[in-house]
Amino acid sequence: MAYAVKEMFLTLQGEGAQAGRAAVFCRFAGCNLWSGREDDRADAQCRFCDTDFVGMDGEGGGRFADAAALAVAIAVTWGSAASERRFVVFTGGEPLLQLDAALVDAVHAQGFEIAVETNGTVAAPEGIDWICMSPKAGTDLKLTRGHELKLVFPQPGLDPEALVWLDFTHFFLQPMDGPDRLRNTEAAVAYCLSHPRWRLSLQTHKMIGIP
Ligand SMILES: C[S@@+](CC[C@H](N)C(=O)[O-])C[C@H]1O[C@@H](n2cnc3c(N)ncnc32)[C@H](O)[C@@H]1O
Ligand SMILES: Nc1nc2[nH]cc(C(=O)O)c2c(=O)[nH]1
Ligand code: SF4
Ligand SMILES: [Mg+2]
Repeated sequence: MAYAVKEMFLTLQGEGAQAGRAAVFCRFAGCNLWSGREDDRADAQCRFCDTDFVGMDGEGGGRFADAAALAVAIAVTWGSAASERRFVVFTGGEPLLQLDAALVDAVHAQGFEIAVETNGTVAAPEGIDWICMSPKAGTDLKLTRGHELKLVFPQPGLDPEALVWLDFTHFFLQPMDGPDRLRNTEAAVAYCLSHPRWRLSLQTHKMIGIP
């Protein structure tokens, strides 16, 4: 199968339990909860997205003919300086629309640990090493287990307590970025103080100006 990639770059994971860790970010094009067009945002199932995932025109983006070709490009993006702790984060858009068993195997064969950032509405192939699910209000979850659940907060219609039955190791609240980011951050702090199962996830890459 071919893969449509918006962009690919080496950076530090900015969010959640793996924050601060070097990773290749492979951002797939396309999402099932929003077209990515601003004209459609108000009617989309997910309306607060902070990401451009349309097309294949970003740094390191393009169409990759098969899993081996994309896995090699990920290894080249990681570079030769460090062979240890190779780590790739598949994101998007919605990565589980494209990430399949063939790509999981090809990227493992290049020596990478694999993480995914998903909205949870699409089933995952076997073998992903780290699943970060970020549920969206009003959607049906296909994933009920993983490593971290990272809820963008607050989301009208999605109470964090409705999610704590899910089988995840870590539970994070990430303040919704946008015009109300400061107020949302205060609300997330207050929620974590009164509900200690939940930890605060900040988008640290935005603070320090890295991708
Ligand atoms: C752009 S999404 C791509 C992966 C997947 N579609 C998802 O939603 O999890 C990557 C992460 O950014 C989060 N995110 C998107 N827009 C955000 C915003 N305005 N503020 C804070 N986090 C946001 C998502 O919830 C998700 O955890
Ligand atoms: N540095 C950095 N960390 C991230 N963690 C999740 C991201 C995403 O857009 O999926 C992201 C991102 O875009 N950049
Ligand atoms: S599900 Fe993820 S990629 Fe899709 S619109 Fe929402 S935040 Fe953006
Ligand atoms: Mg991002």
